[in-house]
Amino acid sequence: MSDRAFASLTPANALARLAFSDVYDALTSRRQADGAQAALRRMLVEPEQTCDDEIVRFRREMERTKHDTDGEASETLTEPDTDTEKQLQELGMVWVGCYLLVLQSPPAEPERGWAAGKGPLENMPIDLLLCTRSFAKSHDINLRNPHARFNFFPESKGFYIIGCSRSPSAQLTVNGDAAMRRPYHLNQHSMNILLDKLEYHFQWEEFAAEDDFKKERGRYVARALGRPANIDVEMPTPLPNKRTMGSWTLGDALGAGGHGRVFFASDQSANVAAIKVVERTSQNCHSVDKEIETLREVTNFVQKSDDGERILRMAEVIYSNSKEFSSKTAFDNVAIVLKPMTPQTFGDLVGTRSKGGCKGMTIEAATAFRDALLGVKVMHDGRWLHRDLKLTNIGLIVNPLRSVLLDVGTSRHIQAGGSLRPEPGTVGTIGYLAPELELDDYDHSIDIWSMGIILFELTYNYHPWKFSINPWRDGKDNEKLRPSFENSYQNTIDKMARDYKSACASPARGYIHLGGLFIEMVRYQWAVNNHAQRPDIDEVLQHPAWGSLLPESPQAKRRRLEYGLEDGEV
Ligand SMILES: Nc1ncnc2c1ncn2[C@@H]1O[C@H](COP(=O)(O)OP(=O)(O)OP(=O)(O)O)[C@@H](O)[C@H]1O
Repeated sequence: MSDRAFASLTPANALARLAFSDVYDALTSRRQADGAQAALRRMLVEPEQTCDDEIVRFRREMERTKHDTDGEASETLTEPDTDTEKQLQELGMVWVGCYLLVLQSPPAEPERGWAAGKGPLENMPIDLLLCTRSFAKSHDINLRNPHARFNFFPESKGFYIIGCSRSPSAQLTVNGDAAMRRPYHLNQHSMNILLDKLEYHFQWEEFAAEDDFKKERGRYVARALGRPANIDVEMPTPLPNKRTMGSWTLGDALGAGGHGRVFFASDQSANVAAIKVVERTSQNCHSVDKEIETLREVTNFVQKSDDGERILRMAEVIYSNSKEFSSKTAFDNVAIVLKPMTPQTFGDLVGTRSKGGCKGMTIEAATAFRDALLGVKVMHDGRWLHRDLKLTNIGLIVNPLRSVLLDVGTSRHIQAGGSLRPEPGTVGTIGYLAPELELDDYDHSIDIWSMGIILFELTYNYHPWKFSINPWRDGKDNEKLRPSFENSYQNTIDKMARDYKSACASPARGYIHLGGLFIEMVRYQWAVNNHAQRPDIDEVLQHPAWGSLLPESPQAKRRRLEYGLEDGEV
């Protein structure tokens, strides 16, 4: 059973260890068929008793207090004679072990979770028996039956503990925080839990990092708690190396960019976020501050305009030193808390889930792509340019499907009909840069170009043209690449036109070819500086290539209903 345990609870202070040993003695002396035997099976105990020095000291202290209160002299116990010492050593012998949490051995009431507390009781099953009633009485421990419960959150499947007594004197703390009234998310590999005077180490076990655990947990949660309608994020198992920033505990890295690394993070209420950790030095503090300022402005804007939550928001900024950057400080780690955290990006969509080649892209990929375009529409309608759209900067939430524009810290706001001056090398990612971006004034149309490249990658699973430097930047080496770019560009357009034509003539079930749209999105004619002829975002969203994915216009719907046709019949 122990190798299937996903977590353990180990008595940490002398009183909890003594209580554990006492429970074990009490349970092993009962009849085999007793209901409390289930509690015994959740205890992993060493085969032989061990002498615990702290318990020797603890007992000695108890003896001393007893002698003091009985009015006897205590000096004899400060300098114990050998006989007393030997007796005390014997009193220090205890059963050593821990409690195990195993999904195959579910709690007596799965919908309520594993009960931990005082017992045993005939009518109240306690899954994790922490101390007997007589022990609690003799050591003045205010433990309830049950005192706390452990269970999974039905949506995120994170694991929590919650106090379950209404009594104000019942105490439960996790890592020093009170946890009596609200579920406390156990989001660190090892955490300290105090139930009145009894202290424990809660720890995630190796099995919890395995896929088998995640599958078992999924089945267990569905059976015990029902299937929630929406599951945005499944809580990952906490990592052994703990890193916290503010109230957040960091998990695995989600991605890395030129400016920092982005990590999964969760807090004690099981909220999740992506945290970008940036090293702020005297050299880069202006650009870091600018990114944070932009994130703040974009967040203010999207809070008013982005009902569909398709654009990343900044929830808070945590400075490890202080906001004011002192030149004396060598560096400062700044944590930018971003929401939502998206478990995947379009980078994960590319491949079997998107690629149909000449058939087009899968309907799933096209739906996600269209959703991302709706995010771009929100930005463009508010006169914001994203400026760094690429596969890894579009997050994906699968259930229900939603695309989220990430990395909005380099976005810029422009005036109506206005444009931005090029600043080569400061914004965007080579491969997604529109030809005008580093050469001439540019506007929203650069995002349409980047989305065109993404469209191509979702269809064919490779980039249409790859160069290590931007051919469309001033400079001899850059300019030398332009004929090669022109060549790849023309081949790509020809291929798209061919495939689009044949996909329209005989569409493949489950796929949609958006080649006609691509050709317009990446239109350019550098010679006459005519890049503005790309469609705007509304035209992109209404392009006929979308076919049945295009929302029905009110007129078309009226016409369809007049003729009594089914949804989708023309
Ligand atoms: N909210 C989020 N949820 C999930 N993943 C994220 C989130 N935010 C960022 N990421 C991942 O982390 C990567 C790097 O983040 P970000 O783009 O903000 O950093 P950057 O330093 O600006 O990167 P780049 O140099 O690529 O522009 C993203 O491309 C994305 O894959």
